[in-house]
Amino acid sequence: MTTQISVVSGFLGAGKTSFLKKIIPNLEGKVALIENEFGEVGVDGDLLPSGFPVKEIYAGCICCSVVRDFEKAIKELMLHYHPQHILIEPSGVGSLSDIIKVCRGIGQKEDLDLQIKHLITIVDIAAFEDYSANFGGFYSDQIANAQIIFLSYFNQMDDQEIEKIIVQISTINPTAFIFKEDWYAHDGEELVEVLNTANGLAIDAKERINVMPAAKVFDSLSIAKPRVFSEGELEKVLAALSGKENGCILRAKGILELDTQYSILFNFTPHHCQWEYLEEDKEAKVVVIGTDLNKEAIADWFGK
Ligand SMILES: Nc1nc2c(ncn2[C@@H]2O[C@H](COP(=O)(O)OP(=O)(O)OP(=O)(O)O)[C@@H](O)[C@H]2O)c(=O)[nH]1
Repeated sequence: MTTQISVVSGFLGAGKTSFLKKIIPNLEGKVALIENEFGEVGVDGDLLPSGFPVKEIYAGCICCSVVRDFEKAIKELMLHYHPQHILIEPSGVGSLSDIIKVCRGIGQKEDLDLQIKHLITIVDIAAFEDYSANFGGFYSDQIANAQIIFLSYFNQMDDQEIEKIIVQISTINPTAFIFKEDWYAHDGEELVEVLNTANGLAIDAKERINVMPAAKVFDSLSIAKPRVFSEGELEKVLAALSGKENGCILRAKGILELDTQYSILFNFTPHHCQWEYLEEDKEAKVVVIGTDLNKEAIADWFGK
């Protein structure tokens, strides 16, 4: 049996995990997932449905600094679990062109029966102008190498703005299928149907556009045991994340315990910030990614 590899890429906070949570229960056959976090702790793994193997790879990108761990994870899953699908969520600053090359390379090197099925990129359209101007290489690489592109925060933009961004995305990648609807409002079964209609699109790893390794541009810090927050303190710390005095925070996410004893999940990017109660208690932890971070000051916001 050939194992089908699907990669769900996208810049920091674009909606990769949300997309996976929708499609995974609707895939036929055995599924395994490889989760890659640029930071030293993983939050996404705790939020995914259970019942299938998840390999979490931290502290770097599977396309470069932790490529060996990535190869080992694919090999172990294929040899010991024999999944029909391996889904891969690269870190938000990973290079899709390099991931395609690594997947092909491991198939040949280890003589594994694998095939790339879907290369998906999720684009937060509310952040498109900002990220293409400031992180063009990383951003364009993910768009240029996708077969299928889904647009996040679709319902927050007007039709004209959406059309303008679609034109720009098509300039970067003229052959990708762009799903011009609010995928976030669709259920998983419908999204899997969309993926199936896009079967057979060309896979063509372009040369990596950005030459800088992510570790030279982006910084991260992880807080393993953050303090307990009141709701007011939580609102304050989330507001502080968008300030620029301690560097540029591009992504922060975490699980925190409130003084009401409930666990919450927060998600921050410079364009969106929200928090929600979790149905069950989870281990509190925080990860922050950005550029020129004053790690001590940021750790103090969350520390004891
Ligand atoms: N309203 C709305 N929220 C979205 C959309 N896409 C993502 N989100 C929210 O954005 C936040 C981040 O989404 P994730 O799925 O964690 O993003 P990610 O790409 O996995 O994030 P990283 O792995 O940290 O880079 C979550 O709170 C999502 O619910 C969208 O299209 N509409």
